[in-house]
Amino acid sequence: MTIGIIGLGNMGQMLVKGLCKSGIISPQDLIVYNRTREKAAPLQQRYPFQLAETPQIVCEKADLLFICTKPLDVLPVLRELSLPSGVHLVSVAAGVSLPDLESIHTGAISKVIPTVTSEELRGVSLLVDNPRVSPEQHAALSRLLEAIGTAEEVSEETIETATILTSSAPGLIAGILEEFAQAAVRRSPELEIDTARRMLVETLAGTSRLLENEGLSFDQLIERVATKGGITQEGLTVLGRTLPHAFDDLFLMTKEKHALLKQQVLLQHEERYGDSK
Ligand SMILES: NC(=O)C1=CN([C@@H]2O[C@H](COP(=O)(O)OP(=O)(O)OC[C@H]3O[C@@H](n4cnc5c(N)ncnc54)[C@H](OP(=O)(O)O)[C@@H]3O)[C@@H](O)[C@H]2O)C=CC1
Ligand SMILES: O=C(O)[C@@H]1CCC=N1
Repeated sequence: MTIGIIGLGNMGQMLVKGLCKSGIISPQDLIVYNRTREKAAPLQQRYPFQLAETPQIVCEKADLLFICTKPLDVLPVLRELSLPSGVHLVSVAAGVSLPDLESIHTGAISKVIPTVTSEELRGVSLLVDNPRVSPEQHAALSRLLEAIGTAEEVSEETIETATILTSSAPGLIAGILEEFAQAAVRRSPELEIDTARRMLVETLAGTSRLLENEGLSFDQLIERVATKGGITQEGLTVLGRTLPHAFDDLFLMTKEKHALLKQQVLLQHEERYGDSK
């Protein structure tokens, strides 16, 4: 099977690295196009994939085609192409829906929301298919996603909330850890910020191993750490007071951003067809 990738940014690169590292494909199975061709060179040296001159060549050679541009570039880029009806189109763009893509491709389409952590072969890819995806195409795509982590099938209604938990989360967790480290240094200025960051990274790795290897729930882990009448409980009380508002706000704002993106994509349809789709 030949896998095409258009757009070698964060997600395109993650797919190249993850899929090749996992051994599920060899680099020669990949055909890639990037608008700025020279950006592909370092990655191509490490993983000798085919580098196409044009995106049209990619979609003609690929059985499975990942479009990995930013959301508002997806439809304009695809519209310039003549997509073979047999190609299985996979969009990774947040805010671009299956009906948006169906206005361009009459064949099989999946929406996948991958995650940057799949470069390390861990993390969750979210997956939703349109009705034209055959069982074989679904199985082939699922196999690839399972090679770079786990794949969760979700509805288009759920995908936006789930995106925050799986795909935005690595960045959000990094943001939380940075605030955690900065607060520690504000409290104890003799502590080097890099030392605080290193402590947190190692603690995060240990925490995830403990949760996973011992099958602990979050509550069970809390019980192991927070000695009755001890120090951690004070911290948990602060989190219980402040975090529900922060996370409600986070989901509200990210939902609004999803809605804005969808509206902008809809406008792209209107500008082209002069109607609502
Ligand atoms: N980053 C993440 O963790 C995740 C991102 N996504 C989705 O993945 C998509 C890509 O995100 P990300 O990889 O971070 O973005 P990047 O900005 O890193 O990459 C975008 C890529 O699209 C290419 N591109 C832009 N415009 C065009 C065009 N007109 N024609 C051809 N190629 C073009 C760019 O090429 P050039 O090198 O020339 O600029 C670049 O390779 C987005 O839709 C996002 O919603 C989904 C889940 C997670
Ligand atoms: O932030 C973004 O828009 C993309 C989609 C999910 C993760 N990164």
